[in-house]
Amino acid sequence: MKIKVALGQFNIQFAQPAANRTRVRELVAAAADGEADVVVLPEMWNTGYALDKLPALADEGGQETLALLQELARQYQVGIVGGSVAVKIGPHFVNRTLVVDPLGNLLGQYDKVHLFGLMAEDQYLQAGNQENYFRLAGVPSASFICYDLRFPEWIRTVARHGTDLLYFPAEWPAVRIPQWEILLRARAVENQCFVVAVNRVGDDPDNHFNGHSLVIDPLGRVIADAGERDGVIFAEIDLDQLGTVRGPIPVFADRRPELYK
Ligand SMILES: O=C(O)CCC(=O)C(=O)O
Repeated sequence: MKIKVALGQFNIQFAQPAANRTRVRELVAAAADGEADVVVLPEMWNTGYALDKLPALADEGGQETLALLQELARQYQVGIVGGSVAVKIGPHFVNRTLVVDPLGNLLGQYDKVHLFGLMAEDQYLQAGNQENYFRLAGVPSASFICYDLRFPEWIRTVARHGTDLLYFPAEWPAVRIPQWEILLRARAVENQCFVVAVNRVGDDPDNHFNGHSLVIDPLGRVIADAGERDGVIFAEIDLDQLGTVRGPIPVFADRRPELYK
């Protein structure tokens, strides 16, 4: 089985949710034009890292984002891994992913589990504590957010349920992009999964972002690299490759969890 993914890498406008929603509409339309099965967006795409402005800007309950993603999914008949957005829940804020299928059903929701102190998330956001496992375009999948990538034990905890595809929306600054690629390739190899990771381009007041959204196969090979482009790039994922990778080296069956403390 093959699926086509569209990576919506773009320059998130700082503290301008309306402008970013308009851009997301364009990206999903472009993804549908290219006949993608799934479109993936970057992290915190509604507000960027305008964390001190979240009381005014965050999406109350995630309702506006969910309505937009559902509308676009139905209009274009495409699944959407909705990157993540800043969401207000009562007195708190979370960095939340919403996943919808082409009928607009909400398949999954994920609040970033590992908060990134270097970008002050720990001062403004509440961490999630639940995994996001879902089946989209017929593929058992899971999603994480950005800094979660540095915690292989968390990724494994989710992947051992039987995932074929791992999604990583991110705002990963250019200065650490060499580590981004290494970590993503490692997560693909060790979990014998495809990886789709979507970063942003452009600048915010504190960081420069140079994209390099990636699609990686279960052998750790880069299938697609968005470079520094602002827009949608496409990649085809051939899920039949999983059998040939997992058959000879059954890492999940060979685990010794009784030793892992
Ligand atoms: O781990 C990193 O180097 C980047 C993480 C990050 O930018 C984030 O989680 O928002």
